[in-house]
Amino acid sequence: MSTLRFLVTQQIPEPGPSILRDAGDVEIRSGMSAEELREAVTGGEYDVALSQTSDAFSAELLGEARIRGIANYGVGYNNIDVAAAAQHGIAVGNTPDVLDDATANLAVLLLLGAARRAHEASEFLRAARFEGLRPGLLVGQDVTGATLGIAGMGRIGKAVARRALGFGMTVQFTQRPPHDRVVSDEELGELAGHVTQVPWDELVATSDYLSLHVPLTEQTTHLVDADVLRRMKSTAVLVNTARGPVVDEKALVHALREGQIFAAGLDVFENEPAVEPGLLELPNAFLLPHIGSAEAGTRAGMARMAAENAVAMARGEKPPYPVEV
Ligand SMILES: NC(=O)C1=CN([C@@H]2O[C@H](COP(=O)(O)OP(=O)(O)OC[C@H]3O[C@@H](n4cnc5c(N)ncnc54)[C@H](O)[C@@H]3O)[C@@H](O)[C@H]2O)C=CC1
Ligand SMILES: O=CC(=O)O
Repeated sequence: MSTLRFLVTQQIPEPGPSILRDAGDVEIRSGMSAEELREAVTGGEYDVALSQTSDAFSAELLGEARIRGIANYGVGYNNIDVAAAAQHGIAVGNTPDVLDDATANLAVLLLLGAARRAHEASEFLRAARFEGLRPGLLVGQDVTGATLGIAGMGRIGKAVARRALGFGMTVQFTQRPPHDRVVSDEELGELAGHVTQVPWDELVATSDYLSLHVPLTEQTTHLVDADVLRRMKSTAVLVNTARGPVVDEKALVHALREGQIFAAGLDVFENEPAVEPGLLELPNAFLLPHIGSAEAGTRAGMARMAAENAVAMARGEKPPYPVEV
C-alpha cells in the first residue's frame, strides 16, 4: 500500500500531528495563500487536507481538486461547498460536540462583558483613570431576570441556554429563523419546560440579550440586518459567536453608534481577519478575535478528531465525524 500523504494548513496541537505521522507523511504548510492552497490540493501530492475554517473550498476548486477528503479543524463548515465535495467524491469531516462548552463559555463571557462593560472598565483602569469608587462609574446592565433569545438551538445554543438558566435568565429561542419549526421536548432534553420557543420576530423584539448560534448558510446571511436591529430593544445586547456574515456589520456599527441597541459582543466578523473600522472605535462593542474554541483541552480534542477523520478518509474509509450532506 502506498504511503498516505496529509496536507495540514496550520500547525495544530497534539495529538493531531502524532496521529497523522503514525499513519503517513505529513506536511504542515501554515499561512498558505488561496493560490498556494489551490496548487497544493490540485497537484495530486496529498490524499487529505486537514484544513482550518478559514480555508475556502469553492465548487470550482473542488472540481479540480485531487484529494480524497477534507478534515476541517472546527465544527462550522461554511468554508466548504459540501454539495460540490460530495459530487466529486471528496469526503468532509468536522469536529462537533467537543467545543460546545468552550464556545458557550465564550458566548457567556461576551454577554456578561458587554452588559457590564468589562472591556471599557479594563481600558479605563489601564489608562490610569481610576480615582476611586464612584456610584456612576461604568454602570452596566444586569442579566439576572433578563430574557435571553437564542437563534439556533443546536449543540452550542443549548449549552448557552443551560448557562443562562443558571444566571436566573428567562430563555427563549427560535430554531430555524426565519422558518420556524417546532422543537420537540425530546430534542430539548433537560431544557424541556425551562425554555420557550417563539417566532423570530418575537425573539427579536422581546429579548434583552440575543445570542446567535446558527450555521452560516444562504438563509442566515445577514439574518441580523438593519431592520432587525431597529426592532430590537434599545437596551438589548447582541452576541455573535456563530459567523460574522450572520450580522450586517455596517448596519451594526450604525445601530451601536445611534444607540439603537445597548452593546454587542462579537467573536466573529464579516470579512475576517478584517474588522469593520467603525466597530473598533465604538466603546459599546466588546470584540474578540475568533477564539470561541481556544481552550487547550478543547483544541487538543479537536486536533484528535480532525486527525482521525483525515486518516480514515485517506484510507478510503468513512470518517468517524462526517459532515453529511
Ligand atoms: N466562534 C467560534 O469559535 C465558534 C463558532 N461556531 C459556530 O457555531 C455554529 C453552530 O455550531 P453548533 O451548535 O455545533 O451547530 P448545530 O448544527 O448543532 O446547531 C445549529 C442550529 O441552528 C439551527 N438553524 C438555524 N437556522 C438554520 C438554517 N437556516 N439552516 C440550518 N440550520 C439552522 C439548526 O437547526 C441547529 O439547531 C457553527 O456552525 C459555527 O459557525 C462553532 C464553534 C466555535
Ligand atoms: O469557528 C470555529 C468552528 O469550530 O466552527
